[in-house]
Amino acid sequence: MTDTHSTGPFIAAIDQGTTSSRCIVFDRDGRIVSVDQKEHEQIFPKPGWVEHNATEIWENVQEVVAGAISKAGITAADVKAIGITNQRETTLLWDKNTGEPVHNAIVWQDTRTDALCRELGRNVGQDRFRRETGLPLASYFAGPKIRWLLDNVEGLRERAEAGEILFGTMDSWVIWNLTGGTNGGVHVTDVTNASRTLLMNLQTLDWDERILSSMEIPAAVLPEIRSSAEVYGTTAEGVLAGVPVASALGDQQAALFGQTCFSEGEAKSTYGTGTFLLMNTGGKPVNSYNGLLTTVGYRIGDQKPVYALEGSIAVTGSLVQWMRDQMGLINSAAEIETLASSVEDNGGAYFVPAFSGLFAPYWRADARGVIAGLTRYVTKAHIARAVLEATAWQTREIVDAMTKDSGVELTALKVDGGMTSNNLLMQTLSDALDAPVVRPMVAETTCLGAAYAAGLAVGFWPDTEALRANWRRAAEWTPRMDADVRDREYKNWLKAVERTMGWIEDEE
Ligand SMILES: Nc1ncnc2c1ncn2[C@@H]1O[C@H](COP(=O)(O)OP(=O)(O)O)[C@@H](O)[C@H]1O
Ligand SMILES: O=P(O)(O)OC[C@H](O)CO
Repeated sequence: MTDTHSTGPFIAAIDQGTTSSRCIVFDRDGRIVSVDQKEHEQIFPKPGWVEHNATEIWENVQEVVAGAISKAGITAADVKAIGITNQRETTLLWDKNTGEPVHNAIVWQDTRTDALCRELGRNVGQDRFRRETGLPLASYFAGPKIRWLLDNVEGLRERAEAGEILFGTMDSWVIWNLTGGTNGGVHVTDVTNASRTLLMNLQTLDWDERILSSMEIPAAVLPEIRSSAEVYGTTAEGVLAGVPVASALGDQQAALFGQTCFSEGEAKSTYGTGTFLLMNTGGKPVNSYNGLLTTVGYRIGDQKPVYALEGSIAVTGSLVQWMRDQMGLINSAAEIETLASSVEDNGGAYFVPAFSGLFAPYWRADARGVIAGLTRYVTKAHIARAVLEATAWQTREIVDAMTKDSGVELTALKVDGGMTSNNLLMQTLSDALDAPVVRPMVAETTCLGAAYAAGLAVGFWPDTEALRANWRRAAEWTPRMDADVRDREYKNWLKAVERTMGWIEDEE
């Protein structure tokens, strides 16, 4: 049902995420009018491999769009634009003539290209393309995944070189299908998604020919790189036929936008499957010397791009899922708070969830998870506490790196994502950071950011200042921990992190 105060017109946003696709309809005040969501299958063909069926995802996207529009009780005529946001780096190649994927999408968490990345960095190191792209050579990014597909799907390289194959992250896949697919679909991506491929030059905002040639990726497969807020095309069919498709942003950049972090030094952290802390660094890319990523924050139409520093943590909410699904220590994600609250502290245990290596600030593919400090005293409640603390200390490490790289001291952290409903975690986070943690009224900041960008593109909102007025605080946590306890705990955490390194030998 439409919110009784919302009379329209509206903006719709599609969030094609790692575990689900959702569509949210927003009104002019940035309030949620309706939501529809559907999960898709997680495919694990081998340890470390993670895939998605892109056809299933496109079907789900169409379903949730229809669902959200129907729940809002509106029609295409009420929707001024549609915005897209997506799980980043997840890589798909499909046949331009049939619209069929040539392989499952390879998901951002997939580590099959670890050896390839080592090979590409051999003699030069993992920072081989950092100056151009802002990224270390890691299996996380799209470029090595494209190369793996071209090398491993029979006949694919020849078809790609002949111009029959298209590459896209999920934004490109959704936009191409929305705008007609084999019947004139537009093959585009936005600068934020392109900045996660290891193939885009951060200065020119175009594909880097030298890197393409080093990675042996034919330019013919690549989409055109466009801004994050402009009309790419028109929805070809379905309930939103005729509605302009007017934004695309990687989900973490969309959350930065939805949290209205429009000024240099403003930062947000999103707590979902993984955690991603982004700080707006203004009109110039800031090089990281402390293990962060330099990335594009957003670009509105033909305005100058805004850059960001990012700290990416691979495992946070997924550790809570692991406690539930693999360990059976809790029945629901929310139960971790009850269990952890039943004890005063971690009982001396520290849990470093380096399940697929460590992302920022270490970028160590050879690390694996450890629980350090175990004694007979430790109970499952202490472990639950260590699980929550892992998210807090990992964030602290990112914030420290960010302060060193940017020179900006964090005064408060805006948070969002599924894990922020955990009060104990939010308090622990504030304690670990020694800074306030604030959560906005609209927790769906990812979709909101995509809606904002689409709305700006079609003049639904006049400018970013108008969007700032929509941001309202829902909750705030302030530090309560003594400084000496914080220092001791952080030191123990760092000691536990050291013990994860070097577990995987090169030949494995
Ligand atoms: N109360 C909670 N305490 C801790 N973790 C939680 C809680 N509720 C949800 N989560 C975790 O948050 C994640 C879901 O958040 P969400 O923002 O929907 O993630 P994503 O967008 O990555 O799918 C899951 O990994 C889940 O384990
Ligand atoms: O879909 P999410 O929320 O897990 O986000 C995934 C990130 O974009 C990966 O870089």
